[in-house]
Amino acid sequence: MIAERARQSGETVVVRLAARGDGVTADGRYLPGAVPGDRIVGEDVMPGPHRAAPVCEHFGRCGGCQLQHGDEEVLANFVKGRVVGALQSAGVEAEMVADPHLSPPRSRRRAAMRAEMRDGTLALGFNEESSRAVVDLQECHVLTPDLFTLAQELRPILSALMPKRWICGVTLTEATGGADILISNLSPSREVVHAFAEWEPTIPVARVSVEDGGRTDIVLQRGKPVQTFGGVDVAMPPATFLQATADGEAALVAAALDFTSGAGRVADLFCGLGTFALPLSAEAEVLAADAAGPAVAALEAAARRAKRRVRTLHRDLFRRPMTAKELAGYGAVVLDPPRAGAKAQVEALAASKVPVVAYVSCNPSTFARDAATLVRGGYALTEVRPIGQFRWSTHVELAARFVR
Ligand SMILES: C[S@@+](CC[C@H](N)C(=O)[O-])C[C@H]1O[C@@H](n2cnc3c(N)ncnc32)[C@H](O)[C@@H]1O
Repeated sequence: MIAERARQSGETVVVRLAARGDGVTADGRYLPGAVPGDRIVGEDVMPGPHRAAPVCEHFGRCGGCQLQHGDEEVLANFVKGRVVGALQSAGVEAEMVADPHLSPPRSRRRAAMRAEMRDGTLALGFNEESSRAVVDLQECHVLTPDLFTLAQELRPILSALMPKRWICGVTLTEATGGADILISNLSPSREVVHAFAEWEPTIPVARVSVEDGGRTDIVLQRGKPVQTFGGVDVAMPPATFLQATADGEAALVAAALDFTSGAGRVADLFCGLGTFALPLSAEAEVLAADAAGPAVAALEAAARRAKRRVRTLHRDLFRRPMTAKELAGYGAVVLDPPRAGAKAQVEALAASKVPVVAYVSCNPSTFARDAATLVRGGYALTEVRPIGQFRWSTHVELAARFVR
């Protein structure tokens, strides 16, 4: 619409956002900070009707959000446009691309932050947009209020425990039974154990672990962090993956269930804790595979306890993808790989006879590459649902259905 109006009026306007969030004009100029609808007059960018006032004082510096200066239409078009653009670049046509699902503000229930001590002063937050320096967050509009409060309440303890010049990773995850906290680059010294034993945060904390040199130790356990998938409780091992927002997870699970409905036997590849495997197992017999041993073990125990038909497989699917022969007899495959995509696994799928593939992706570019492989193997891309779990960021996710 914006591009068409601009063409008719002969004006230079910003018509879309590039993958990294820069405004792009119809004649291909990249303008940081501009949004679709802005007009270009000489060297100046004149704000247009799709501008929004950024809600956070850290916007522009904090790498957590790149798009607070655009309205809801800009955000939705960006999420959909990223998916459509990546598919076009890979030469793949989708029969249907749905309107995107966007997670609301203050809904992120899992966050990987960084804590940096600079000459005895702590900064806790996300990396700066343009450097690895940490922005010291005084407010945040993406984290749930509880998670933000918890981060603030960690400050005194981190300031006391971290050396004067030091960096730690701080991963916070909400869970039933209390939050799960993982601090990396901190050793499990007596001082650390004592400090957390005396810590009285206002938000319930189930567990604190520290990771140092590849080894993870629990330094505080007050409860069991549990996630529930498809009505089944799963005990979370430290540092396991969880979809960033509850509503984003619900949208992805709904897509996986719709796309594989009636499949009978389903393979859930890159299954994690069973986000898809457990809801799917209410109707189907599920094989769930992942390279993360503790996650696979937690899923297996939970499925056995709940008497769900889930068989687990601990396997590196990059090095040893499930072969076409192993996948014979499955009515559908759900796959949800990391950002690198699933090149080898998708090549095996392209050579298989599996009737339906439900592909959940956190990277439209590697998804589009893998989609081209599936299409070359005889699949049609019948539906794509873009999902913006990371509101105001350039990070885009999706669920897609391929049918043979
Ligand atoms: C995006 S997460 C998805 C997890 C799960 N489907 C969910 O929604 O919670 C990607 C998963 O891929 C797994 N993974 C990463 N590399 C892998 C590999 N080479 N082989 C198998 N699984 C791998 C991770 O352990 C992680 O559970």
